[in-house]
Amino acid sequence: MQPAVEVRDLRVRYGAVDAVAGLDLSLADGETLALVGRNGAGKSTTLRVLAGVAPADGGSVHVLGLDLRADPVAVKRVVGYCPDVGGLVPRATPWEHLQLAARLRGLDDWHDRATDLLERFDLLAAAHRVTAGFSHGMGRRLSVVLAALHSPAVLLLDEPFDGVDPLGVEATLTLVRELQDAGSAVIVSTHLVELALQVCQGAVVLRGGRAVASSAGPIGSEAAGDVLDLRGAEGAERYRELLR
Ligand SMILES: Nc1ncnc2c1ncn2[C@@H]1O[C@H](COP(=O)(O)OP(=O)(O)OP(=O)(O)O)[C@@H](O)[C@H]1O
Repeated sequence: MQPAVEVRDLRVRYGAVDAVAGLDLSLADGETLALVGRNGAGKSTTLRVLAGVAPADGGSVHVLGLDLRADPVAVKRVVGYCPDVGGLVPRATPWEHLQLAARLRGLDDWHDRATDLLERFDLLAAAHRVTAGFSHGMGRRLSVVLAALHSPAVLLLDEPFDGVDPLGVEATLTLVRELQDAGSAVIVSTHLVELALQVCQGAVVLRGGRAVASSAGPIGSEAAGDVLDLRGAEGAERYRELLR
């Protein structure tokens, strides 16, 4: 069976910096992978390329068998992407963001889904308030809602837990589990390894744009580096060692 996401020898360079330096990843339908690593390790760059919003300098990305380079629009249609920063229009309300997202994706029956997501992410009362006045956590929660509106086959979440309260974190974890059960592949970039491993079957540790290790688990272990158990207190210590 073809993987939902297949990344081979991905390379992205910014001037003298190798942001991504030969990364391999593979996820099947229904699998969730955590991308972890220090600041500047290449997590966001990898997700930006997979979402089709930043170009790669080398390697290949296939999403549901679609070649990102050959057919970026088709790939964007099947992907839901929550960027690490930005993406929200300050003068637009959540409902207007959802309207736009639905129109861009040609969704007809989206009102019930949008209302349900806003409710679950505690944004219903703010549905018609401009996002300029939103707290950081509210903005993060809305970005997750927007990424998930069309129940994408591939969901990419960049730092979805950053500054989000425990109820928002739980809503995100529940959403990821639901999409997994429905067969979506999910990649979560985060610094919160322990949290991510609650929903992820695997984790890949990036450093200098390369995979230096992956967690023991059904996925991720084809990436380069040692295979380690990153769970629990001992796992956390192993992870800290990798970052030093
Ligand atoms: N637009 C850009 N222009 C120049 N350099 C960039 C750009 N985007 C990323 N980089 C560089 O690429 C490297 C990887 O950055 P990236 O944002 O992917 O890391 P990250 O793992 O997501 O970090 P963080 O945990 O801080 O979000 C860093 O050295 C960063 O400075």
